[in-house]
Amino acid sequence: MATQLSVNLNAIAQLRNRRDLPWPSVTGFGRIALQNGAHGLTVHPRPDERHTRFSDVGDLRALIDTEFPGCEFNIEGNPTEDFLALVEQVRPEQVTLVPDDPAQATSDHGWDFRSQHNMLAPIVARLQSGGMRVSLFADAEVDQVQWAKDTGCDRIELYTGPYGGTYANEAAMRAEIERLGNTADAAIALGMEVNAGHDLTVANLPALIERIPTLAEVSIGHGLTADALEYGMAATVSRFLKVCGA
Ligand SMILES: CC(=O)[C@@H](O)[C@H](O)COP(=O)(O)O
Ligand SMILES: NCC(=O)COP(=O)(O)O
Repeated sequence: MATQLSVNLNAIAQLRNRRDLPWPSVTGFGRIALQNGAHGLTVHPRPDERHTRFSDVGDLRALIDTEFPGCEFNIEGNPTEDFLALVEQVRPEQVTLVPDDPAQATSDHGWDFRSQHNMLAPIVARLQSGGMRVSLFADAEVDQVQWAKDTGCDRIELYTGPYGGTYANEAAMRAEIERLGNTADAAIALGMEVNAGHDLTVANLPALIERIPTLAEVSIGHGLTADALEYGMAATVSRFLKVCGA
């Protein structure tokens, strides 16, 4: 089965926010992505609304519900009460919980499951009782996987930022792929599914999928948006889908 592609629209929103104008349209680019075969859309509405705004979240839910039933909405964020209230109102198909501090420039680490699994478990159960699949952002650390399982989550999302940063160093890339692959193997052996995301590109994705053929979903924004500036969103989504085996 092909790895599903969820297009992250944060970068489109960040470009839009440069001016008090409605273009580039977040829903417009989301529509192009879904029209061209993306399985879903991802956003990470951060507390400062630096890119995706809370209003975008409702607009994208309406887009999927009215024009693309069967496609999925994935909302990422730190499980503050405000975030949990937002996702319980919008009911995305998947919620990806990340341990981001509001001041972080971007997501740059996964959960410390060893020390946080007891805190996360009731939040996971609360979201699952609302019909949402729960994925937890995870570093490529095999010894954390059992603790991740103990949260009751459906999936982990492998943080692939360190892998994305090895684009100029073949040996480092191979080492990161093995770390990611070993972590994925451990998660799958415990009955969890595995997503991946952060700094993935059409260049580095093939080797990752070759090592983790059962990768359920990749969520990609920065690198995909960079390509879309050069090739257009429709052609770019098609290029990524081909790499995903669609
Ligand atoms: C969780 C993750 O790695 C990304 O999905 C995240 O959305 C990146 O956030 P920014 O787009 O704010 O860098
Ligand atoms: N979860 C990763 C994501 O949604 C997009 O990350 P990036 O491709 O913008 O680095």
